[in-house]
Amino acid sequence: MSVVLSAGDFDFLEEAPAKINLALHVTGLRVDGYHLLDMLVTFTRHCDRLGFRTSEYDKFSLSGRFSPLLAEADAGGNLVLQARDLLRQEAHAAGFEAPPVYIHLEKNLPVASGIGGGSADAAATLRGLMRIWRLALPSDAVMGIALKLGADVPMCLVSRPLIARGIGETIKLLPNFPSFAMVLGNPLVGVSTPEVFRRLARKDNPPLALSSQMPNDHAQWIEAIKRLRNDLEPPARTLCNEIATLSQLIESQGAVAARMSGSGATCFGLFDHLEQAKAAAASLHRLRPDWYFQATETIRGGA
Ligand SMILES: C[C@](O)(CO)[C@H](O)COP(=O)(O)OP(=O)(O)OC[C@H]1O[C@@H](n2ccc(N)nc2=O)[C@H](O)[C@@H]1O
Ligand SMILES: Nc1ncnc2c1ncn2[C@@H]1O[C@H](COP(=O)(O)OP(=O)(O)OP(=O)(O)O)[C@@H](O)[C@H]1O
Repeated sequence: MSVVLSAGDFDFLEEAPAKINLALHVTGLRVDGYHLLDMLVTFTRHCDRLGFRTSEYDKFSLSGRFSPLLAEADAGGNLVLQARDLLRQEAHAAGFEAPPVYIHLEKNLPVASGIGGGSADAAATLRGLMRIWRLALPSDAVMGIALKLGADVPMCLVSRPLIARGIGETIKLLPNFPSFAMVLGNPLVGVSTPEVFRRLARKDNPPLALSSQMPNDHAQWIEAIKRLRNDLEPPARTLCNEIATLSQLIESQGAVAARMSGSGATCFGLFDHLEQAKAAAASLHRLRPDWYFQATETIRGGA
């Protein structure tokens, strides 16, 4: 079913912003095989959107550019429904009702692309259902539910600039973090997150070197970001040749910095102004009409 998401049709709307790993340092390995990370993360205004409405029975529908990729897959595997089912289970255990609900997902973010679209949808589902079900769960309980759904879901629950450590569960907000004009690019080739981690040459790289002298304005943050890394970029490039070309193309449009996000293949470029990012996205689209390019701004830090 194709539904256009409009506010009047739903009780609540939630945005699911893309997660951008401005830097990702792999600093160690946990005993369970998960890698310890040090990440500088922000979120974009360009987002998936979700609508929530009370209903006689549970219902789910999809629209948006990338919805066909998910509609083909088993709907029960969708992170939105996994989040709904897990939250309902926890709500019942805490003595709350969690009645049937209709959820619509407008899927605007590319899938399996390193910008945590599925995690953002799961987090937005938790936020939306807590509103519609009027759930008053302690915030650490909600964070625990989020972490069960995926390493990126706690960060996406916050959706504000932050530093994350551990596997993403230790979060420090950056209230003064600036907004950046940004171009997102993706060659529309999915990259397997576990395979990228498997191909890492070293798992004990230096952490983010930020805490001693935290940058305090836009220009200082750009300089700091340029000095940081994404340790997953070299192994991802061995899996997906297009990442190197994509990164060069974004840089050639005048980006002040360009890097891969997460486990790839999405790369971002930072620009001084939104108009420059929009012009860059338009010319990148002319160069590679078969790839995905999107100009956007990132969300400013807030208390
Ligand atoms: C790379 C990041 O995108 C950075 O934000 C995330 O850490 C990945 O988060 P995610 O996609 O939610 O990943 P998960 O679904 O939790 O993990 C997928 C797989 O990636 C590997 N994995 C993931 C995260 C991590 N810190 N170490 C890992 O080794 C594991 O093999 C895991 O089974
Ligand atoms: N709502 C959803 N949106 C996107 N992917 C979903 C969703 N539900 C389930 N998935 C599945 O989850 C997997 C990861 O999707 P996602 O888009 O979150 O990856 P990602 O951007 O690489 O995430 P990360 O940056 O956390 O590694 C895909 O293989 C996809 O089939």
